[in-house]
Amino acid sequence: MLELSLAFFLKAVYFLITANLVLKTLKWLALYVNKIHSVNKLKGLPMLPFIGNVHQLERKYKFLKQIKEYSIKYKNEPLWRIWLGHMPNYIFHRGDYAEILFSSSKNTQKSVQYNFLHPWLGTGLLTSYGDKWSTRRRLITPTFHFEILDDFLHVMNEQAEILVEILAKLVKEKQTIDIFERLKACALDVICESAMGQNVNAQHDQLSEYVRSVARISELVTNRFYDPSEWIEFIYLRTQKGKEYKKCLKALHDFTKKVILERDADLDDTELMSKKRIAFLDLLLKAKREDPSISFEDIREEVDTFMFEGHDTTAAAASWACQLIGSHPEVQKKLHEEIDSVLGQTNRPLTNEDLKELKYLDLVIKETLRLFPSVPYFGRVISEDCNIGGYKVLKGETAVIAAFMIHRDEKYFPDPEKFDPERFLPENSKDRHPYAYIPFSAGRRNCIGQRFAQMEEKVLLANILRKFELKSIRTIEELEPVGDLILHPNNGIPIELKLRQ
Ligand code: HEM
Repeated sequence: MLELSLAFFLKAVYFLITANLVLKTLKWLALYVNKIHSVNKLKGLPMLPFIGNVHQLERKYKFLKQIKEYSIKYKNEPLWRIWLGHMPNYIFHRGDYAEILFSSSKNTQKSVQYNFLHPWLGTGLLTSYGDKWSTRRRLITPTFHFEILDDFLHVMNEQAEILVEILAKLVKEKQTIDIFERLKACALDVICESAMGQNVNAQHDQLSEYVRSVARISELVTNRFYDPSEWIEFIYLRTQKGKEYKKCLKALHDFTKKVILERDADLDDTELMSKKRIAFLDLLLKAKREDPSISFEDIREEVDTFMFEGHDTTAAAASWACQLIGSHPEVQKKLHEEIDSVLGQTNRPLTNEDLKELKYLDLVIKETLRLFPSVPYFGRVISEDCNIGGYKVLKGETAVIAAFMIHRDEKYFPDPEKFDPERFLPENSKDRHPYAYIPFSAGRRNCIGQRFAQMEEKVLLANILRKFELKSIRTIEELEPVGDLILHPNNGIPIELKLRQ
């Protein structure tokens, strides 16, 4: 009798669990079918259930070309869509419609793709959201104050001087110069010194473990974006690449943690500190003294975030500028004239006043970031259902803001592929839609390092241009721009440099 009732009980439990699972699956399927019905009202590639468009998406530079091709095809649509497996991604390719996302105080959560950055950056300013993000943003904003940025001008000038020396040596030895490689190393030195007060000497020593790990981890994270076989952390970490990834992570975290602890100890030694240049890290450590709820791990996340966001972005922007300047002699002539008139025939470091005077260079930098925004697309989770140009956009799904395409809207930038710095003269840009040009994103989650980046780009480019004449060797098409974490050339940017007389 007892046996019979136990068997009955087990059967009942089994039945209930199965029924629950079946119900949940049916509910999920019903929601999925509804989602397909709603999302597929938008234009996009034909999709397969559960696979979406993954099988049709190109890789690397061909992916960017594909996005461009479809954005042009659907240029009259307010947005279009791609399915990544069962997840729809709404592609915002027009500034006037992206405004609806940016102007809301919500929509500040980053999309799932940013989760790949969590092991490295934790949930620092770039990747966090909600209360954590707003507290951090409030804490860090004062560190980018004008007066503090002035301190970093010295670092930028010093590193630019080293860069120019290295370039001059390479010119003398008649070596081909990959300007992207050189600028990446230089920007890494600038940000290491500014963020951590450390000189990693990347310009001279590209083989150091820290320098190699920064470069390699960016590549590994990017590969994971594209390859679904690398998406499951548990499996990935057991592969060869996963092990390499773990090794890089350890090298990076060990380095940052060591610097933080050393710097914190020095903070008590007023004499030692007064000899050191202030770094972003010191400001965070000081904030920690006032608010002990800030942990060393919190600070580590922010320092690593600066390291990540603060060097490849600027290096890519300055490199594309060199490519465009080197293929537009009329622009280069104007730049040389401006730089000669502001700086004369000197090698002196640039001052803030000089930077203000370099107005044409400013236009060139802006126009370069229009054509080659360092962050070509960024993702958000949609926080509530909304209506975009007559289409319902669903809460919880991903919005991809394609700055690369927004910047090519003919309505605001006629003949969009033409490199024309004068588009940014005040008289030519005064009536432009505020969201037609968003290289530093917009709204509450815009780039906190914007002024730092603009200053750095100007210092680096002005120093290169006062010494050299640039000639591009390849066309943009041949450079095969790749839209990964940042917009970079597939295989560097070879440039011919000639010492100016
Ligand atoms: C030309 C150079 C740069 C460009 C084009 C650029 C662009 C951007 C963009 C588009 C975003 C938004 C990204 C997103 O929503 O996913 C962003 C965020 C951010 N950037 Fe930059 N950036 C540059 C340089 C820098 C530098 C030099 C730093 C630091 C010194 C920096 C620090 C940050 C941080 C911390 C965020 C996250 C801000 C937040 O979410 O509150 N960036 N940047």
